[in-house]
Amino acid sequence: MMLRLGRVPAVIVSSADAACEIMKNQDLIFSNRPKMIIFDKIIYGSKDIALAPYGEHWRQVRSICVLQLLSNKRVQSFRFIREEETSVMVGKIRDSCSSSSSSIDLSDILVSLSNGIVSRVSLGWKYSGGEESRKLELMFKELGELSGTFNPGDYIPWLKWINRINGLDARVDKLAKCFDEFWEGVIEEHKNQKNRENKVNESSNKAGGLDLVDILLKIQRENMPSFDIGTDVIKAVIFDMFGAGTDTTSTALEWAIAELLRHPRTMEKVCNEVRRVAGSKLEVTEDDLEKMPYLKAVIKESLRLHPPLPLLLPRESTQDSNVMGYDIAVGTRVIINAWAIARDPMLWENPEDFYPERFFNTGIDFKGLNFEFIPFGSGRRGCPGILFAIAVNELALAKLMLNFNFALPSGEMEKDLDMSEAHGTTVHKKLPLLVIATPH
Ligand code: HEM
Repeated sequence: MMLRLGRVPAVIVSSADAACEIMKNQDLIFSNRPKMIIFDKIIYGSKDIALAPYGEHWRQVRSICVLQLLSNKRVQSFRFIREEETSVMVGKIRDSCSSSSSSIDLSDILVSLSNGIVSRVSLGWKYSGGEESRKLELMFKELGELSGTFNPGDYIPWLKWINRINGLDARVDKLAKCFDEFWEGVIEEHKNQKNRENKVNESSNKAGGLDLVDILLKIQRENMPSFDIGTDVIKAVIFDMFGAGTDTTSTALEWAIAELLRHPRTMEKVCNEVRRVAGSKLEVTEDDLEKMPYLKAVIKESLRLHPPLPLLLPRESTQDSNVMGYDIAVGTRVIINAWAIARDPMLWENPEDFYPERFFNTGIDFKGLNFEFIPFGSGRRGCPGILFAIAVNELALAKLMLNFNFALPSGEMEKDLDMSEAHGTTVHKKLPLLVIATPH
């Protein structure tokens, strides 16, 4: 579908074939990102990875993050952090079960889990549970709300003034300042080794090696001629790890558990699989996950119905092109509707049903090669955090299924569970997921 959003020509892509044309066959032409005023102010003029224009800066920062944080080898090396943090999550739920028989807010617990893991690997210690972590969570919450606000200046530049009148500019400036102070504090702590050692010992014990901030500071000190890494770049890249990595991961888990609550037979099947594999050990580790095909299919099926970024991230064409017979002018904004593609009845049988078994014997995966299923996007700008996110989600789901029986708060029927979606770039449940957890 072709549209004009103010002065910006736009194309909405809702078919797998067109997505393949854009993200594979003509990927280079469509690898730019449009400038978005709100994010641009908060992420230092888009000096991060996710919103950086296509080019040398983007290539450099993306490859540093992939190499140091998101490659298969690095993701494996963080295994002990995932195991510790998922155990903390289980402990937290057990404590709330024993202290009260009322429901718990599982959404909140999942946010803490993903924040805890991302902060330990990026910053070397955990921002979780304390005042600092609360502050960071609130800043990202405000950003989520702002990102769901229509900003006329993105589409009609001369209307930018409206944001001064309606208060949007003031909100964005205030938030940008809060984020900047926060990241400044993180960098200062890293420079001050003594402070840092205390903090690492307090809350992260074994994570004493170099974290992402250390690595970025080291690259800055080495002053590589090919890459000028200013402090703004360091802040923008850390921002991305939280902005792109935490909400998406916890949202994916939140939807998976909500679907399981609505489908008790599926919940029973996945619990049986996990408990059978755990056997007398009464524990699961990452080595066990390979023996859990049903759990993996549940995660896929949930990502199919509820991709956390249903419209991926917008792209922009850098030259005139033709896609499936349609002329697309340079500077066109391209929005890929991964949500609609994953529910296309021409591609999926009974697409609205939650049916994990559909992934058995198909080979369809989310790695960006099957364009009917692209929750992580595809091509050059595809998500570099797939391995990281899936490792967290599989282990967390397995531990939840092993340790608890979950039910809806009293009186609520499965079919009544509210599955409405909140506004924002990352689409989580509108209402928090409240559950009764009984230790198994
Ligand atoms: C379930 C969890 C996640 C989902 C569903 C998800 C989804 C996505 C999507 C759809 C994109 C845009 C892809 C495109 O334009 O083709 C993206 C980009 C990105 N993601 Fe993820 N993501 C997840 C987790 C993570 C994690 C854990 C990290 C890092 C810690 C991460 C880092 C990034 C970055 C840096 C980009 C920008 C890539 C670029 O523009 O070059 N993501 N993600």
